[in-house]
Amino acid sequence: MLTVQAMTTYIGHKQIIKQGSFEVAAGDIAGLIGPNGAGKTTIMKTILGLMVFTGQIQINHQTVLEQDHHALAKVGALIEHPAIYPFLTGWDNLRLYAQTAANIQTVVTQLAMTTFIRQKAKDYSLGMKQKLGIALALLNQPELVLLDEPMNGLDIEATILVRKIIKQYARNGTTFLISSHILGELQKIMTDVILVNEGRIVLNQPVHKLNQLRQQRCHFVTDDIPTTVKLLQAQKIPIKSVHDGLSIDRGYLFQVQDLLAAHNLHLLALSPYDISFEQLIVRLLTQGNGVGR
Ligand SMILES: Nc1ncnc2c1ncn2[C@@H]1O[C@H](COP(=O)(O)OP(=O)(O)OP(=O)(O)O)[C@@H](O)[C@H]1O
Repeated sequence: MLTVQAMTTYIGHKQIIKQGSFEVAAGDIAGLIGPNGAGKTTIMKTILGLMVFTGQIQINHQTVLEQDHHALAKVGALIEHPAIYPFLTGWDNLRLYAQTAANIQTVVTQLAMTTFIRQKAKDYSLGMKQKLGIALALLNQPELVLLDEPMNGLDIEATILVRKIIKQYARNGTTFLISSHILGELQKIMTDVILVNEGRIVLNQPVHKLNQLRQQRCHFVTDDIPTTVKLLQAQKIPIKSVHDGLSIDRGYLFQVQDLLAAHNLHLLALSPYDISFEQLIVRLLTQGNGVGR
């Protein structure tokens, strides 16, 4: 649905995004993850045709050009601070962009904004402004929605509601590209991960594939830990001590089992150990290894 090929984005002469390629299929929720300054906002702005770039961006097979934004007709976005007119009410802000009054009513109801939508936006709290920003992004049944830190300023109830709405739109075919620093939050909704670091796309993978990478280690206990440690160290097998036993990379499992048997050592317990999603992301960022889709 969204295809980005060799995107290079410039600010002045500086390359901010470097040859970035990724794709998001229709109805998928892609999490755009990366450290501060990695280039997440710049990627979103480039997709919206707001930056100077080379490469190709296609939305539903239509090409985004700096001078021609036809491809963006069915795209909604919330990037950085929502573009809200403070002296208009929330409703009138929505009315500026809505194709029909019914479309306004839909998002106002979905986002539970009825109680404050007729107030002037200048009197809104941070969370109310954020809700209005999300409402603007979801207005007019968009096919693609870009959300930069959508949960900023939202309380728990609103966060749960927005999460539910995003999933509901995605089930109906809307595609999402969402950045957030709160990995746990993204984990609850995203189907795909796009990892960006120093302006480069490090990884673009479905979450279920990444989860396979998390199952990398084994914990085990033997009837003689000190001898086991000496034996494995002599064989240069990297081991770590973990509470009552040892931990190895799963790739060494059969070798370790054979060694234990050959030296009359017995396994008392063996269990796979998944690193956390957060640990995996940090590892991928520090290794910097590109893993394609
Ligand atoms: N107007 C600008 N002039 C020069 N450099 C800029 C400008 N805007 C952004 N940059 C640089 O572009 C890089 C990417 O910034 P961007 O805002 O896209 O990162 P980000 O991943 O969204 O960061 P954060 O998580 O902190 O919001 C940063 O190194 C930043 O310094």
